[in-house]
Amino acid sequence: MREIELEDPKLMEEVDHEEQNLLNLRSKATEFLIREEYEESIQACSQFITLCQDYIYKNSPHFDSDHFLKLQKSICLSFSNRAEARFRLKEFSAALEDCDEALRIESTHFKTLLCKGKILLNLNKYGVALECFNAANLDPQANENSETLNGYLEKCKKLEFLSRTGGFDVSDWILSGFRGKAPELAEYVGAVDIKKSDISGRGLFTTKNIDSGTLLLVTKAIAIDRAIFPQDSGENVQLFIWKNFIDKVVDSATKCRRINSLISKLSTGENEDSMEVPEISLFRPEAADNCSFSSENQFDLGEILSILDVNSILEDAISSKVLGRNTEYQGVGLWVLPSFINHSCHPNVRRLHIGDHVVVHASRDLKAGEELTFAYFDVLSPLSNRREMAGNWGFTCCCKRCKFEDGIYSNQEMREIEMVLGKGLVDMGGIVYRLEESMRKWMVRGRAKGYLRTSYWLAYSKVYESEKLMRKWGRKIPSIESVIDSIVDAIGSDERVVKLYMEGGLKMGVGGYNGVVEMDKAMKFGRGVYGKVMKKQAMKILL
Ligand SMILES: C[S@@+](CC[C@H](N)C(=O)[O-])C[C@H]1O[C@@H](n2cnc3c(N)ncnc32)[C@H](O)[C@@H]1O
Repeated sequence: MREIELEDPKLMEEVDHEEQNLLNLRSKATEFLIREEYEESIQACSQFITLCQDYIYKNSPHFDSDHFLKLQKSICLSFSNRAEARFRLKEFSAALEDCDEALRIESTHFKTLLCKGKILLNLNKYGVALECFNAANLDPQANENSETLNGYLEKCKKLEFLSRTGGFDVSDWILSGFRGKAPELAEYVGAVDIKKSDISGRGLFTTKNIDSGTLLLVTKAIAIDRAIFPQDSGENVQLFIWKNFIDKVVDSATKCRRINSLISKLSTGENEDSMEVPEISLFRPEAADNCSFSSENQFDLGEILSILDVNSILEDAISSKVLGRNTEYQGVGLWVLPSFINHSCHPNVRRLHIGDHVVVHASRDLKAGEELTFAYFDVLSPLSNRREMAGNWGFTCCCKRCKFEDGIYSNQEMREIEMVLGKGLVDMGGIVYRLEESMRKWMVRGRAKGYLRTSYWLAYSKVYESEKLMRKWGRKIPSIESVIDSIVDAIGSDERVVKLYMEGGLKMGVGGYNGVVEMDKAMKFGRGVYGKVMKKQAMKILL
């Protein structure tokens, strides 16, 4: 260490000069931050921290305690400013580390506590974020910043409550015609667990009996990209969105260890059955952040691409509903926990997209221990089509419905029905009649009837939608109500089925607004599509 005599005027001058340089550097860093030039601010802060620490190390024996504290405070402030700049650049892990460095120097540093709270809030860690804001509130500086701080405190309390209860309500937003911003949602993990699945790899399971519409998950997207494009813009648009989306995921995974670690739990589609079954607690908003940035979870671009290929979700997919967005929107996103949900052709959960959150709810009643399943593609279609679509996903579906229909297809009658349907422009009433007669002959009962009716949804819906066809076939085929009941029993609620129920009811006086019982049924179907999270009046608008 360099020996200096502070009393020596020449050396004093040198020290003053060095400190002046440090002060200039600190002001520059602050200026960059104010001008929102975050990269530059980070660079200047880093430079200041290194030089100042070095300066203290060299000269501290000759400082009085006030002088020493003053310099330490400056370092604390620089860590705090660097944390703020990193937070703005979404470098959450590095920003949190800076906050902790600053708090090690001054455990009640107001700006740092505020910044740390904001970062944790962004990472959906509402409880610990609230602790930071509460601690900041004890500082005298809280008075000058009461409006900002109270805003964060309120938001945090609300989100913490929502993440514990899942008790959000989007009714007012719906009733206002989706005006303004989407309501604020918090991450929520309901009665679910991750386990080994008989379908493939890992799956998500219920832990208790629940009824249709029950909320199971609310998850914020790791990344999402959407755009509105003209209808005929085709594949190029998708490629454009896909590329932006990949960049966003890579960016988030690089900048945040927690995100990196969570993504690394997802399937690449390879050796899924031997993949580790992660603890559900890892995905809870309050999960401890103990993921180290080891080489194991620093995956390469190829791996990210495979993960995205297997797990990305289109917002406007068939088993989802986008609330409050333009229907021309094309959006693709990654939501971690819902990525553990396998496909089935008789699915039991659906999604609602609200802002950047995906809300997963039961689309029919579920028993404890049942595996949750989405429809990855349109399951209101015949087996041959579904096989093709599953093939595009890279798997063969072996669900109960597929197995049952596979058996039935060996039947000559069935193949003839398919052939006639394939020719198009046929009398759909004739197809429905023939299918119903065949089912009677083969003694197809219970849910299996629903399976087949769902496969020939096209024919059934055409008949029930047409007054002309109903006049011709109405007496020879089952009522719209019994068909819809069996379809909902087979595949849960589906928007198109509910729509037919409402419209058919209005046209033919079945299941319409006339009777109390029918409206109750419509509401139950509606809850399967939109979840329970709204008032009756809002549900009526959606229906
Ligand atoms: C979003 S992941 C679902 C979770 C996955 N099972 C896991 O362990 O992470 C999608 C992948 O699961 C598998 N999968 C999903 N549904 C399936 C099904 N019905 N039959 C076979 N494989 C399925 C496929 O490999 C698909 O690419």
